[in-house]
Amino acid sequence: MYVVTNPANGELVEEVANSTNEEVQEAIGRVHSGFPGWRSRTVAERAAIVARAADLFEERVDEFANIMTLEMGKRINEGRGEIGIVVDIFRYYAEHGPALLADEPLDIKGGRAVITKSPIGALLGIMPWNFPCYQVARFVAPNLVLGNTILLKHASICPRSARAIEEVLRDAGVPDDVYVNTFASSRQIPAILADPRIQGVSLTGSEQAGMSVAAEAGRHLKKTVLELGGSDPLIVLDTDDMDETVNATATARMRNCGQSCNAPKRMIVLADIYDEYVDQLTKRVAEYYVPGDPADPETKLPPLASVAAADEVAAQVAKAVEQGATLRTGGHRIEPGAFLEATVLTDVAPGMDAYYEEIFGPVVIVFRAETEDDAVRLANDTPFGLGASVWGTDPDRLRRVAERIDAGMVYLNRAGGSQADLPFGGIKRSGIGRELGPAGIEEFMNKKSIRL
Ligand SMILES: O=CCCCC(=O)O
Repeated sequence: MYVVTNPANGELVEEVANSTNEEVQEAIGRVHSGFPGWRSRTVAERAAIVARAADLFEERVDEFANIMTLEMGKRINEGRGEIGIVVDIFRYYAEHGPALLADEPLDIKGGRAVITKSPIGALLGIMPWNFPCYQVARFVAPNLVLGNTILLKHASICPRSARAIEEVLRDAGVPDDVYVNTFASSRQIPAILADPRIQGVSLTGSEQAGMSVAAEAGRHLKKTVLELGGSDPLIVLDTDDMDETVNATATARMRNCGQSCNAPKRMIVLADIYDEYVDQLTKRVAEYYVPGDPADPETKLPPLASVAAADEVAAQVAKAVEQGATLRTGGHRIEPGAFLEATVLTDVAPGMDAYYEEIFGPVVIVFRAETEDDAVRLANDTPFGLGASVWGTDPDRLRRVAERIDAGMVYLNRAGGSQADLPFGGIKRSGIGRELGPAGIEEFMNKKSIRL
């Protein structure tokens, strides 16, 4: 069942039945049979349709923002911001797709060759609830321009986003056998991956979901892109404006109610400014992040996406405290709805669960580092490797530290924030492959060598 429950008040809004096995088979058949026609269109034709989709997302920004607020509690202004990046992504691939797909001549020993860039066929996308439109956009826009067709399974709490996205694509001119939404259940995924008509899968989601999809895809030798969890470090080396550093780093953590894979989840602060940072951060988090209705543009702290998500994060905080962490502020569930107080934890140490796991909610953990080397050691002491950021006043020092961090993305004096033209992805348990930028169109591409 796909179910919309308003996380701000617990009200059941809509239930949508899962697709039957026959409906799933029919959907696979459609994206398979749509491939030859779609790939045979010119890149310019496909790019023009993708550009129209960008315009339609832009026109329907309020509709999408309202849907996301209702389905997963996103603050209304953050929903509008999310559609802004969706528009950028569709425009980026519409504009740059033709150049990114141009043949690449190659001088080789004894002659010449050319690398051509073709699509590989029908793909499955499995997308999460935290950014219901952006996550779909970064998979769909490049692959439509490339010429692949798409079967999309969205999160079970986002059926309205799923339908609205399909409608925009249809209205933009994407044929109805080129992009198909399915309300498949997780139990139906193995059969989809086993189907020879499906050539690859892109999943954004939990480590657990990534492992099962990768195992299943591997069994059938299907190409996989995985964007999984993260526990991004944010290192503060020094600052000439503590107020600004505290506000900017807290904002980065609290964005989307802390439910971003690439949010800075571990603040690592050098010893000489640690106490001041923790005091000011605790004050900021306690005073500024007041819970409220996500539909109200003035609200600072919305609910989490579901009661289950809020209970899980509250339990992680409680466990951390039980294992010896210090709770500086927050930590309590607020009902009705899926609210959790904005929380600051310190004194989290190796051996505690909170030291290793991802906390997907409004919880900041602050670590004290004795030296720059110690900060890098702490930053890298994680099973994840998605993003990271380094903050300070000396550009050479920032760059030097950035080079030593094991992550797919490092930002200097800013944290996270996807942009259409910058590749996004992680290493270690954060995933496999890249999305966005030039790299994002290459994952499901046949780079064919033609020896001339
Ligand atoms: O959960 C990961 C999505 C990242 C969104 C962003 O960087 O804007």
